[in-house]
Amino acid sequence: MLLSAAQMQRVDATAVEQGINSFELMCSAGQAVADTAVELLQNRSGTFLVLAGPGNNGGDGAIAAQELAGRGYQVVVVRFLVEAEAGMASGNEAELRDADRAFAQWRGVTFAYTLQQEQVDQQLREMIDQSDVIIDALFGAGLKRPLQGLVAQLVEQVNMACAKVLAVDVPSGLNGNTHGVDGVCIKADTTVTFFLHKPAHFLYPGRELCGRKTLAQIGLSKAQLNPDWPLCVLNEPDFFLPALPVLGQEGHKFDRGHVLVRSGPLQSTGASRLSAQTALECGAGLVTLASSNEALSVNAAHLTAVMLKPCDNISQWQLILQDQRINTVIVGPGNGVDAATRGCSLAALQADKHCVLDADALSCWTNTSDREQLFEALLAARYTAILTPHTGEFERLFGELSDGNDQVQPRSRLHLACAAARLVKAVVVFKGADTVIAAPDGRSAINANAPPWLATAGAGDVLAGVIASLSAQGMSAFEAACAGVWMHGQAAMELGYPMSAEHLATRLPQVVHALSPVNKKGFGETELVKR
Ligand SMILES: NC(=O)C1=CN([C@@H]2O[C@H](COP(=O)(O)OP(=O)(O)OC[C@H]3O[C@@H](n4cnc5c(N)ncnc54)[C@H](OP(=O)(O)O)[C@@H]3O)[C@@H](O)[C@H]2O)[C@@H](O)CC1
Ligand SMILES: Nc1ncnc2c1ncn2[C@@H]1O[C@H](COP(=O)(O)OP(=O)(O)O)[C@@H](O)[C@H]1O
Ligand SMILES: [K+]
Repeated sequence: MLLSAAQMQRVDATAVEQGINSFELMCSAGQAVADTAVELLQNRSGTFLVLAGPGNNGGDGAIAAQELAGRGYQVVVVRFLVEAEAGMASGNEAELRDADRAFAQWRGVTFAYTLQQEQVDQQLREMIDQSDVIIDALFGAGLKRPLQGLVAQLVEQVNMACAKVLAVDVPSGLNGNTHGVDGVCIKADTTVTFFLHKPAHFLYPGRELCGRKTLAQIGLSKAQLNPDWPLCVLNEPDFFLPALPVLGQEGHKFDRGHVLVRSGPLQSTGASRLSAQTALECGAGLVTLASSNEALSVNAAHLTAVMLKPCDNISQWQLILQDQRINTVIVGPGNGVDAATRGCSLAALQADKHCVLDADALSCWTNTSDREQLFEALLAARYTAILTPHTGEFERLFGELSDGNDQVQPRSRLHLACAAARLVKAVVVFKGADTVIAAPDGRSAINANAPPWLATAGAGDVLAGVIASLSAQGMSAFEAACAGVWMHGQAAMELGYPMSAEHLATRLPQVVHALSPVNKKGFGETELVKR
């Protein structure tokens, strides 16, 4: 599960209400930071520079400093305070804030700066240049506004330094609620975070700014989670494995679904064939490609197990949809941005089938009244449809979207996908390097296994095929989408760079094979019990 920065602060507060000592949490966090910092030195000697901000993120840094000094390392600490607080780090320990308490325990020298100071001075520059590992404990979950003045300059200096950079919780500048960076941000080699990862660690630009990610347990548990929070997960097999198709010993091909794919016209048939072929190879019992008569022979020349049906107009499409055995439909790949694609999309949604709308079936709703027609059909559909837009398609379809949460601005791909899914009551697969899958009930998943070479012509058509295949075989829309997106990324990883969509389509069955529980069941073996 992933938590926003605000949720994480709520977890912290709940833990305290339940009697957990917040300073002990900070001590555990600081120790985890120290452990990771030592790993970054890779058994060499060296100097650590701790840049500590005014809040608890800085407190984690102070604990880490003490821990590292206790292990014999050379540590330099620089603390940045808001002017009014400067010099507060003394007094009765019991009355001090956790961060001040952490500093009260730090036995080394602290160089103090106020955040109001205009510029990075020579002393600070030299400390940065002379350190081997810089611990960025400036801002974590409490970052509220863009970095400015001294800290903004400081971040730029750190990013240019030769030292390895370890970010505490999040790289300073990355906002754990909006998941974005407004201005500058630390670029870390490693980020150590606590209890659970945050969406900002896996969405761009955070995924890159975090570097390697490590997770430390500091004494928090699921007891501190609010069960009403909508589930947001990192998309991994553990999440969707239990929902993968199961085959009965006496199963019929129709038990594994029949996928109908709408072909494009004569000059653009390849995309829909990629979808159809993938759907079949990923386990659907049958796949039919509905093709115009004009394109029939081209399609026939390329297909063997995929069946073909002539379809020249909307009434023929509706007739095909009447076949009760067809349970899943793909509209869009190579279909054309036109009224026919609009009509076929609406007919599919109205036909009580599982629907995957991709590509042109997302781009063809050019004016507001068209879009309203689509949204109405999605809301009225018997089964939750799956929409698979990339950024351009998403913007065309949901351009003026508001998620009603003006507190979180600007909104990330995660917020947008969730808002879109809620709006049209469909599963939205918002494709990109950090694909987000969102369900209308508020659940969401962020995918992080896709390599950049997956961005190749036709990869989206293959994705529509695998998702439709899993959907046809009985997986729910959200789980089919999550599994399909992960398998798609995994197949691309296994193939390596370079790769074409055709390769991807032929590799996907191996990924399905490796994950599927059916291959571990031992069908066909006869168990002989000898007495
Ligand atoms: N959650 C947990 O379970 C645990 C959390 N732990 C740790 O606590 C961290 C969260 O601590 P936190 O809440 O004190 O916030 P933090 O990030 O230190 O910043 C707050 C300070 O920054 C200031 N400030 C903000 N933006 C600014 C800007 N742009 N420019 C300048 N100033 C800015 C802000 O000032 P203000 O805006 O309020 O005036 C305030 O003074 C979390 O990331 C983790 O490391 C662990 O100890 C263990 C358990
Ligand atoms: N930088 C990237 N890293 C990983 N995956 C990417 C990246 N860019 C795009 N993708 C993935 O590549 C696929 C491209 O699909 P799409 O945009 O529909 O292309 P096409 O229309 O050519 O099939 C999507 O699954 C998307 O998530
Ligand atoms: K930080």
